[in-house]
Amino acid sequence: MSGDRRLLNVRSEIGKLKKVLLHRPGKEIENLTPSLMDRLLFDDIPYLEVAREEHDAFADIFRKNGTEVVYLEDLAAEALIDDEIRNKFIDEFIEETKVMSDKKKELIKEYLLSFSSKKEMIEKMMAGIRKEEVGSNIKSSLTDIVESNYPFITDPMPNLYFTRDPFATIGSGVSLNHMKTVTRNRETLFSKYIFKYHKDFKDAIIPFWYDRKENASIEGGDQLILSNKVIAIGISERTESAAIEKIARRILGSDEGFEVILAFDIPKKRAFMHLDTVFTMVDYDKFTIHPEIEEPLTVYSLRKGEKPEELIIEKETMALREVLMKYLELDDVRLIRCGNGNSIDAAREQWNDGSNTLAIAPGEVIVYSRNYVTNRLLEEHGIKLNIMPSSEVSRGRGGPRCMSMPLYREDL
Ligand SMILES: NC(=[NH2+])NCCC[C@H](N)C(=O)O
Repeated sequence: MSGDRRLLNVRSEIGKLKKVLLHRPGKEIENLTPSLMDRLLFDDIPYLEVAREEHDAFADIFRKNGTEVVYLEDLAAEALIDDEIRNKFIDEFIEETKVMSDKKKELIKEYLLSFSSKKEMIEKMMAGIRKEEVGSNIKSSLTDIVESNYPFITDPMPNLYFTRDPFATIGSGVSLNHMKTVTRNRETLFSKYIFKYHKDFKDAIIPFWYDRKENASIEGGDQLILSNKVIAIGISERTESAAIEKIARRILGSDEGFEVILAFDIPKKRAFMHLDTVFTMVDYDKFTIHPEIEEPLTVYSLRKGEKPEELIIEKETMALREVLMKYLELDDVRLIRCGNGNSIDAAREQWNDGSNTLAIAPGEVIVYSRNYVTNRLLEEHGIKLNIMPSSEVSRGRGGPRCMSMPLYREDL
């Protein structure tokens, strides 16, 4: 597929989904403990066996609808095409853990190289390495002795099943994100190797809109492609305006055809973590929203100026509905309120990602079963629902959009 510019193609939130990237929850979930939850961004510990069943049901919905499903763990293993790349990958992985002592680094490397299957090695990296797995008696540095109660040599990465966030497909390019937290930034290493070395991508011309080593943070849950001209990005708990400015210069300066980037200033709090936790697109003119963002919002529009690299930035305070009508050039827009306007139902279903739907075609979405009030309302608005079980996967605070990264959508 050398030089194929259409290898990746996402120019909307709703175009028929042809290929999607998922990660099946793994042992990393079983390495969560109450004292780690806060730092690792979880509110509870999902029951892995059931979480996997729910996730498999999610994957089946895609397959039944003609969407090819690929898994992060498979692509990452396939990207390690030879010993040199595998070595490099392991070194970089270890470099990004907190391990200080050279002796320990050597032992971790030896341990990882002992896996004969690359996929098992990748899964171990994702799951985290418990102390007893590698030279538990090593006390070669002061930190080892001081931190001797800490149970892990390398931390688990329980958020990996939220494939939405570490990178985002935008047009035919990739925003390899710099995540706000250390724990999630480690996840982006897998994507880096996939796009650099996997046979499907390595010879393709893929524009990179952002890099994981840049200093301002931006996460995929904040990056929404409203149309082939308009991209919305949340200025949120996770995404900084400096990152939006950088990415805007690159995308608007390219030949991808995007004309405006709208930066939505949303509250910086956990329930609003990313723009897609309060707002997702379900059809050409229909959106699910958390009622709290209906009030006038501050929105910055970024357009390309005359000179190269120049940006024209305009600040507006407008109701969400008006913003959408104006920039998507629609006569009307329907905002479907999570919890149907009842403040208790809205807060509860919002917490369980009631507004985080994933469109697999215009007017057809995947939703969590537990958000039945919002789901009923979506149906009343003529939206076709694919309902997935959701008791365990929802405990990580992400819904169907967070758990998926589209690689290819048909153009509208
Ligand atoms: N796109 C999203 N809304 N992702 C949700 C990610 C949830 C995850 N626990 C985190 O805090 O990062």
